[in-house]
Amino acid sequence: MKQLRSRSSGPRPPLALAVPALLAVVFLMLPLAGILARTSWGELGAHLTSPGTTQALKLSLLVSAWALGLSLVLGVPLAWLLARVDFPGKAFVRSLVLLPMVLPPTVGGVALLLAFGRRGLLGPWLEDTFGVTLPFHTSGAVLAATFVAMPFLVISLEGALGGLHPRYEETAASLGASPVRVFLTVTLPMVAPGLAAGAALTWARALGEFGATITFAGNLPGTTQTLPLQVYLLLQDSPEAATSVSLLLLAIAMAVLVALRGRWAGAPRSAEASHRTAEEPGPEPPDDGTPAPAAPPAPRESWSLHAEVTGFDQLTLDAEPGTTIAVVGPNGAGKTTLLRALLGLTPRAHAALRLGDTDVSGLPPHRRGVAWVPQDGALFPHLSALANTAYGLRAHGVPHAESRRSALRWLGRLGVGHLAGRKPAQLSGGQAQRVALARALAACPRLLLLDEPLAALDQTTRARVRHTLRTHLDGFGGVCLIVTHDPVEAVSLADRVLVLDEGRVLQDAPPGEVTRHPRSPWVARMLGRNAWPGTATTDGLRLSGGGHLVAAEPLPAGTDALAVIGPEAVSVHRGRPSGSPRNVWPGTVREITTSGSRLRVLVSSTDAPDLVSEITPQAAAELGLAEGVPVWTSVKATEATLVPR
Ligand SMILES: Nc1ncnc2c1ncn2[C@@H]1O[C@H](COP(=O)(O)OP(=O)(O)OP(=O)(O)O)[C@@H](O)[C@H]1O
Repeated sequence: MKQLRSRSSGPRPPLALAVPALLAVVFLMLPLAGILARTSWGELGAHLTSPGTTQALKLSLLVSAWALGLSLVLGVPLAWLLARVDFPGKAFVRSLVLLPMVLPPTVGGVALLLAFGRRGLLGPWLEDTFGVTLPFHTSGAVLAATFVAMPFLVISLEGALGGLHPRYEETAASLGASPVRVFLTVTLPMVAPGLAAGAALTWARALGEFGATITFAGNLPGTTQTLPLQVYLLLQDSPEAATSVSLLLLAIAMAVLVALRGRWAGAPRSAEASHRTAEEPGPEPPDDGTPAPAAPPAPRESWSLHAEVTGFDQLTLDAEPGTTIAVVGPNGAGKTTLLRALLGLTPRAHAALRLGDTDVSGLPPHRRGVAWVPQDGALFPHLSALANTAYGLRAHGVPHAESRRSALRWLGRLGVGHLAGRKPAQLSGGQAQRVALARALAACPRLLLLDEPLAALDQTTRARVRHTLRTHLDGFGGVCLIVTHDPVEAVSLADRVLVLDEGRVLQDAPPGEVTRHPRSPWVARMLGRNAWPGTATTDGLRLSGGGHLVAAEPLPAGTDALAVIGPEAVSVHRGRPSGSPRNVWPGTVREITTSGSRLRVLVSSTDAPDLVSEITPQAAAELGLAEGVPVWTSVKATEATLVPR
């Protein structure tokens, strides 16, 4: 009721639009009303069960079923090609697919005659080689129906494939599935609603086909006379019977459209999974990081990494087995491009890649042994957590039962064994991440790529999953690359932090080193530190934005450098401090935010760049700090570290 009220109380449509729209509805309704009004209901049964009509109905069902079958066999691969592959002449092929939809069907029939008729391009050859004569034969009616109906399948499926994010297919490939297996086990099930809609429309169109059939295949009772052709004949001899058969066709078409609207029209099911929230619908085990007691140890093999990347990203990366590298950098730095290059999935960068002793550079993605966990996990929504986890093993030829046992063990290790039977849509963000990780690890990769694995999770879940991740990465024998924007993630998970900017390596060092000596203002700020660029002087730094900083350990004068100041080293005062600090600036509090149990106070000044100070809430209260309050900031010379750039 509430919804009804709110709908009716919406803005009134302007008359200039409402009137023609109403006329359009009436225009579409009237012919249908005509059929309903003129149907002789008393004779309907007799008309529809007359021998001619039942024969035509059987033929129609046969022809439309064959047309649907042919459309599926030819149209599904064509739709996939149009949606997934860039090839020259694609626009032309797409127009070709659409052509039968806009071409007058009789013209289509003429065209078919000129191609497959007795004197057509292929007709004589078909007749000589296979003894097949298509015109005036049921197979001709099938051909005509396929010609006009297949576009509905191709267009509908191409649309569904376009709405399916390629990361599902790419993830399946990274788990070792060949392109055909990916198509059959991931692509097709995920676009099933679009495929079903396309198939239903195709079938309905084939059932109603008239013009091309009569032109190409003729109107032979029992051979090519389908229901629409029979309506045409009946119209001359028995208009009432024609109306009854028309009603039958109308009812079938309407039934298909009503069914489509309710069940199949709309986005592919993937959307469901990608909009998963961090809510916890099911119980969580108390300690996610604890391996299940019964789980046998993971197979321990080890693979080092050597990669030389060229293209947008230009870097060389070497890592010992078991190393976890956090890949950080500003937006557009090339982090995702690096991962995709290692997977062999982008033309924007190429990776010469050696994993252990094997050079995998020339191998397709599914044979590289590089597993990828995209940001949202990209669990296949039509498979249970268990089947998702077993996916890579099955792709590697492990028998069904064994792969499920192994998958169950991995889910147990990741603390989500009790959720094995659930579909991804029934998992929380944290649970899904763990299943995605279990799936990647179960495939025994030699290189593991995690793309912002914790980004979609709330703070509490994030801490728990980070702990789980740390535990399981410790047992992983390959190299793991984690793209992250989160400094805590970078510092707590990684053995090394790789800082990228514009596709180049800005810094590649252990987390402690990057924290102490960040090489760019971006990294320093990401790690929560103040970073001021400038040029070294004999006693400190001439700041790029104006002002001067005194540092206890200056660099050679003229060096392009970065001053790094921890926020805890910045003191805030209400009056000008008189003690030892060499660096003192007046300023105004611009923003106060919380950071754990402390407060971060952002102070802007005309004499120095913005400065963040971290103080206790008690100190802030004693100083009476609030936004807009004038203050003084000070930094000891010993607390300012100068880092060459
Ligand atoms: N398909 C593409 N075609 C053209 N340019 C692209 C394409 N994908 C990415 N780029 C560009 O390549 C550069 C690196 O992109 P990439 O996605 O690797 O950055 P990123 O570090 O992962 O960024 P973010 O943190 O925003 O995800 C950017 O300049 C981006 O605009």
